[in-house]
Amino acid sequence: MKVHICAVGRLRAGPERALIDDYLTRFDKTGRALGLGPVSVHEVEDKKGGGMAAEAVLLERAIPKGAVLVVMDERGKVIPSPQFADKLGAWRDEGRGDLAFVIGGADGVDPALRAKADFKLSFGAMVWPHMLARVMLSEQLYRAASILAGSPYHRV
Ligand SMILES: C[S@@+](CC[C@H](N)C(=O)[O-])C[C@H]1O[C@@H](n2cnc3c(N)ncnc32)[C@H](O)[C@@H]1O
Repeated sequence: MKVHICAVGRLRAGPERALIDDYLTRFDKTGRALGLGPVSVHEVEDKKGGGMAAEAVLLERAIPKGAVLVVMDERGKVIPSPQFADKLGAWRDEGRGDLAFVIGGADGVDPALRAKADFKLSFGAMVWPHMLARVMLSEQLYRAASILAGSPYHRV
């Protein structure tokens, strides 16, 4: 199952970018034997200041047809990492070819796009900057693959 991170904003070289690249490379390596990945990042930017609605149009273009859609949202569901791993495994086993995570910009994700989500995932009630949400999601993807692979990265 291919994994897509569809995110508003372009991330320049820097510590967040380095962390994301590292975790996603590790996810790809660990996920290969599990039928997970590769992961690709689709960055969208609306330069005309059209806000959430314009960003949603660009995000929808980046989401493959038929993909499981997970919207990252502080109002979504908080789940433990092993449960997140189980969800990845279950979506893979359903035979869905693509899994897309959406991360919004400063105003969040347009409600119409949010309403289409198969699942809304939260990292807690606090709002994080979008680039940190990207780092955290990348790490959780690697952690989930490690859990499914039975590797000792995740310890409770
Ligand atoms: C700066 S936040 C935007 C928050 C905005 N107040 C809103 O109404 O959604 C940018 C993006 O980061 C992600 N994000 C931020 N905090 C999050 C959290 N606690 N859990 C999940 N995703 C989060 C969401 O995708 C959000 O759209």
